[in-house]
Amino acid sequence: MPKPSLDLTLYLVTNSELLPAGRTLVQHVEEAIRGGVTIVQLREKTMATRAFISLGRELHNVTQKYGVPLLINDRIDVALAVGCEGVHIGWEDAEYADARRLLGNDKIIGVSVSNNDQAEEAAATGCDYIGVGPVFATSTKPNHNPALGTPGLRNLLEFISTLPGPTGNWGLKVPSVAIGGINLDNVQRVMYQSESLGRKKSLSGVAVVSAIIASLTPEDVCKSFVKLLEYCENPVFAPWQLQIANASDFNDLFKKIATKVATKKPIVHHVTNNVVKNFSANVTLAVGASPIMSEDLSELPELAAFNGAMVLNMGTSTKAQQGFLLAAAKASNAAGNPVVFDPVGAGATSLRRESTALIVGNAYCDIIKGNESEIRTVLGDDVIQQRGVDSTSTTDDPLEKARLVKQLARRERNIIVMTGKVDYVSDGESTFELSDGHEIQGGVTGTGCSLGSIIAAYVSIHRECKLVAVLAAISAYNAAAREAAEGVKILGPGAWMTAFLDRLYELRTADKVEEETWVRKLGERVKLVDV
Ligand SMILES: Cc1ncc(COP(=O)(O)OP(=O)(O)O)c(N)n1
Ligand SMILES: Cc1ncsc1CCOP(=O)(O)O
Repeated sequence: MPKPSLDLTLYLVTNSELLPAGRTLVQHVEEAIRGGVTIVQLREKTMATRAFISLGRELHNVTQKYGVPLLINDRIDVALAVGCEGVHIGWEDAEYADARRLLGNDKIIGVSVSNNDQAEEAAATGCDYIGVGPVFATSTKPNHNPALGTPGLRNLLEFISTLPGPTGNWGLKVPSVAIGGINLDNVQRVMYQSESLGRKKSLSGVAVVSAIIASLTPEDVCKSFVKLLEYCENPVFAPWQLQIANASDFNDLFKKIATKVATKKPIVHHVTNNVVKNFSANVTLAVGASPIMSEDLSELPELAAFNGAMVLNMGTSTKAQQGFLLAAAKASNAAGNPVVFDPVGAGATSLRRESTALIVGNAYCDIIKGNESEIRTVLGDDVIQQRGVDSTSTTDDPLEKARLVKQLARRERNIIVMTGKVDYVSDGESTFELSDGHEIQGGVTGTGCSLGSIIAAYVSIHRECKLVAVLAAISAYNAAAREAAEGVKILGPGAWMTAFLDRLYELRTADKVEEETWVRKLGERVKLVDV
């Protein structure tokens, strides 16, 4: 019999202890398969052998009905008794050679890989696929190996791609699935960020336990996973086009986001600089979100559990705070919450360069927002010597600016916002130019930093397309700035600040606002740049 074909796109690993009350594993797995699961692993760590085999047989009847392979975790004896399609083994289980001898060549054998040493050993076996992780810390597997994070996963995959294995190019070809803490909020970045730059090796899919097993609606959750994974497959058909196609226009979409922020009132945890704390809190409140400032390590997990967003602003941070900034980003990452990183003055001092590298290299920042010098510094341009926090702009060429944001977004697999007279935004595929602010913004401290607050609020409630949320946030911010400046009785920056907050406040009940405020169609105030 030939080996069953292997599709690791959405790999369900079970744990019946996590099932919601009243649900059976077999019913749950069947619904998950209907939602798009492509392979199932029965992983029951505490079940007695007889019950394990009986459950395996029952489950196999279902998986066979849908033509989906069933593997057994750790137990070759159970796999043989069930007669299913294979096993998944780790480094405390049977040796690969024994498993292969007992199961024969027509069964699938997957092996866990958590580090380079295990990768070399797995390569020597020539196993059928590898499960790489944990990507994030997870309570589903107690005492797991250290979480790799997406940069660690990318490095490990790059290393694996160089391993010749039995076929000479085994490492490049072996299908790889990521596991550990993967959910709907982070699945896309796991896929995007794990890919090495020249696409030397990319993941074949993701393996998920709790996000599917603990859900009350496994079919819907799996359908959402499949959709998100499809976006990763085909980045040209980026979600923002889909979003616009489903709304009547930008105007309609942006208004909906502004209203949703005010209804849902997301928490925006600010770790920001002393100069702008008050203004940022007021901006956050004005758009209807809920600001909180905290710089204590012990509060991070509880604040992340609110499922809002984080603004991480390096404006007045000290050497002693470096570790906290990273911990804050990681706490948000672990909870799947968006992080807006503002590397204020990144190119001004060596401390700031160091903090920037630490955060960007060890955590995921969904959005990085900065002026041209800051963005260039994040890109690794060490020729930039910023004077203070101001941008020492090095180009007047709009296309070069657009290229810079696109290049960084591609590298980081995130969204880059470069602020200036004209703002540039890119997700690495599509790049936009927004030129609708007002010059008075440059004369009021905190206006750049608190743009991060509105971006965080919008992205936290519109995670299905962060790019659209960012475009909406900048458009709302600039519209409020422009209209406040053009309003009557504005004498200067002091009165403008008040009028600006009032306009932002009005925007959240969008029907009060004239249609002209918002961008109706692409090209009006939001332009797609061809780079
Ligand atoms: C797809 C996949 N990848 C990795 C693992 C982890 O397996 P292992 O290292 O054997 O740990 P336990 O699952 O036995 O706790 C997996 N199960 N599946
Ligand atoms: C089995 C296993 N191996 C590494 S992490 C993990 C558990 C993943 O579970 P979850 O998807 O709930 O984080």
